[in-house]
Amino acid sequence: MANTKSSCLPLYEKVFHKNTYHRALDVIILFLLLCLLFYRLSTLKNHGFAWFLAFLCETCFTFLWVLVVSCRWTPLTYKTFPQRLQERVQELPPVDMFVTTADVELEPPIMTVNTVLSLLAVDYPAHKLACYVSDDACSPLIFYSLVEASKFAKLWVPFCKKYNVQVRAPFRYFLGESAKPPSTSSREFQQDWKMMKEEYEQLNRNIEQAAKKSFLFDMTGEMAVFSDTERRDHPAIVKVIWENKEDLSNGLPHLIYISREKRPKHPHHYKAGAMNVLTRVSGLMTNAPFMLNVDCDMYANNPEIVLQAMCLLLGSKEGDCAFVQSPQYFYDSPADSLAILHESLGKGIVGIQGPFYAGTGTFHRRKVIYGLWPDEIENQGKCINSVNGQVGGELLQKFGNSKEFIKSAVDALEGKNTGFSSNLSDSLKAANQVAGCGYEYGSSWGKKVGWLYGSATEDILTGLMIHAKGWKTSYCSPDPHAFLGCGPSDLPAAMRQQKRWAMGLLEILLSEHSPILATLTGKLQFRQCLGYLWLLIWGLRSIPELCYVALPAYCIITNTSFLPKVQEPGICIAVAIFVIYKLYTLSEYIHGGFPIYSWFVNNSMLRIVATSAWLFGFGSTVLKLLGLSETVFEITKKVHQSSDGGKDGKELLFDESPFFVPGTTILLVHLAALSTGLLGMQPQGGQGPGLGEYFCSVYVVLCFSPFLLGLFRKGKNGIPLSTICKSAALALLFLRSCKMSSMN
Ligand SMILES: O=c1ccn([C@@H]2O[C@H](COP(=O)(O)OP(=O)(O)O[C@H]3O[C@H](CO)[C@@H](O)[C@H](O)[C@H]3O)[C@@H](O)[C@H]2O)c(=O)[nH]1
Ligand SMILES: [Mn+2]
Repeated sequence: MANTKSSCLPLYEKVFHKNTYHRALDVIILFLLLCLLFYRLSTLKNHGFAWFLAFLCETCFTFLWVLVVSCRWTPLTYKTFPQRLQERVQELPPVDMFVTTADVELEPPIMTVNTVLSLLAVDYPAHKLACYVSDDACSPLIFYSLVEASKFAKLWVPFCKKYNVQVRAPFRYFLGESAKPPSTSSREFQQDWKMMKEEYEQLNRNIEQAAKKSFLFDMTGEMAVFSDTERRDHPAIVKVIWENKEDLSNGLPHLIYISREKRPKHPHHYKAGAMNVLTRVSGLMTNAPFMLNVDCDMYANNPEIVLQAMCLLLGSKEGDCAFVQSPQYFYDSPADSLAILHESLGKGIVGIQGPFYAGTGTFHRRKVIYGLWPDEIENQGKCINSVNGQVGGELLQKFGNSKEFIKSAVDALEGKNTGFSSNLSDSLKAANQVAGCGYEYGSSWGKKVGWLYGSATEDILTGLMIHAKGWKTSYCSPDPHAFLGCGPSDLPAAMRQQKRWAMGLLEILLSEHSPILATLTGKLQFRQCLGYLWLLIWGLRSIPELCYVALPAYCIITNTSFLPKVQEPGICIAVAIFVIYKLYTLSEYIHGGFPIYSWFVNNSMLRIVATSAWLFGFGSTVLKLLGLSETVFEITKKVHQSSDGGKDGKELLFDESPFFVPGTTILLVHLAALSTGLLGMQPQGGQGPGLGEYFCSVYVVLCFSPFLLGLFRKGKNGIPLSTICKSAALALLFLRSCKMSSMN
């Protein structure tokens, strides 16, 4: 373990943010919501079905708001002082860096290569770093790309360090402003710069050419292991691409390629399974006490990031910080809605028990991943002392059947820094064993140790179990951003991702790992539990969202009302909530320096996602509970941006997937309702809709305006005819049932 010298200067400071203004507004909105509920309840008998349904929906929204208020109450961030590390720490600890990739089509190899290059080039002693790439595609192309990348890295890493380059993913570095070296720079730099650019372009070409003839690889020599392999049927492949044999602090970190064994009948547990193999193989080879985990599209954007994270990990008591999470940002989509989410809810959660684990951009403590509890830190040795050189049955049951691995795990748990083994290849045999698909049988992997199985959002599940043990977690949000990733390539891909999340999250809520149980029987703090609830109920939220969106149309068609009339006092409450809430969110955008239109776009996007992707997520969860479907991790399609303007493929708005049926239906229903109302075709009797219902209906049409445009557009910006037909049928069904209900 790194020895911390006794110096009084702390490595980080907690910054508590004053938020009286936000708290006041949050409470005012909550108060108004409660007033509205009370008003509805007291006038329930004078009104019909719509009024009651509105009451139910608003109860849900009020509950959601309680969660939001609680999450945002005590925002916190951390300020780190990496320059003090040198004084405080004699020797920096090793860090193992994991990158996962799983599909050459959806995740272009050049993207993974850039992520790996950015990691190899971070500002940290190179002999303390090792980079492990897990390839779930078992692709010779990825392997080849990494081998080529390691050759390029020998030039790239020294170049970055010599000139203190800020962005160390070459595809971003050679983009935009850096497309030319600044004319003010030295001749030497200009020359080096040109050489690097040429070398990078050559690397790019090599990979592109290899991709074209990917299946024609010469399967001899290094590549021989890939002959006769299939994506879902192949033995484990572990290859040391580059080893920093001389332990040079200014050399190149180790680079290891892993493709875990896959067999058709064995479940492989998607990303969680890959993470566990990475953990075990790295345990055998380098066994660093800290592990950084990033997705293949997330490059290190701040070269100081490892030092930054070390401030938090080494500067706190061991028991105080299980992992350090940096917020997710993207380089290819506007930062607005994410930035605002991180700013309000994100920082709020940081101030409770610590940030959720977001699956990428995270520094883990190896011990914690091995299942250690915070109170075991003090007597780390005790729980494992019985071993004494012999492998106890308990450990076999926990960590599986590899003596070498168990030894490494015991070292890790006891905090022994065995250092890097002199020769990585010595552990290849054991590494192949722990990367086998049968290795985890009968062990605790995926249940109590490592990344947990059973949810498509393995990150939240794993983080939740860590918090449930009473661990705190820490947050690292340096400037410039720590990591930058790429968002879903288009709207259908975004919908698929949101559906997977909604489903994965809801699965957790309904499982034995539910945060409610973890608070009752474990050590999850109550407000942290509320934070998790806010997240896990995305799928459930779709139901009240959908009902509320349908209400104005229903009322106009059936000549009823769900809002107080203009002359009734209740209308003031409803209007006040709407106006205050909208201005509040708008002010957050203005404060963050974002344009007003992005506030509107994000607001309507949220309505669209909630009523479609989350709805499908909810449906899939129900199917899974009934045993009719299984968890699948559908990988998000990523588009590699190699040029500044190159947004190729980013604009696809609609496809034939069912995701667009709810939105189109909602739009058609509202258009029908507005026409019915304007033409005065409603049935006689009833209290009749007022201004409120018409206003809401127009508002819904505005929120779903991308669909309105999509109705009239052709090609990939238009809604496919089949979707329109299905939606029209559903809309007719809705109108028909409205008629029936108004006749009763
Ligand atoms: O069988 C699989 C499936 C996925 N992955 C990797 O998992 C990562 C995330 O997959 P992606 O398709 O990009 O999912 P996203 O929805 O973008 O991921 C977010 O959500 C996931 C689930 O909550 C988290 O695991 C991710 O870290 C988080 O970025 C990628 O590196 C994949 O290569 C694998 O290694 N094996
Ligand atoms: Mn991703």
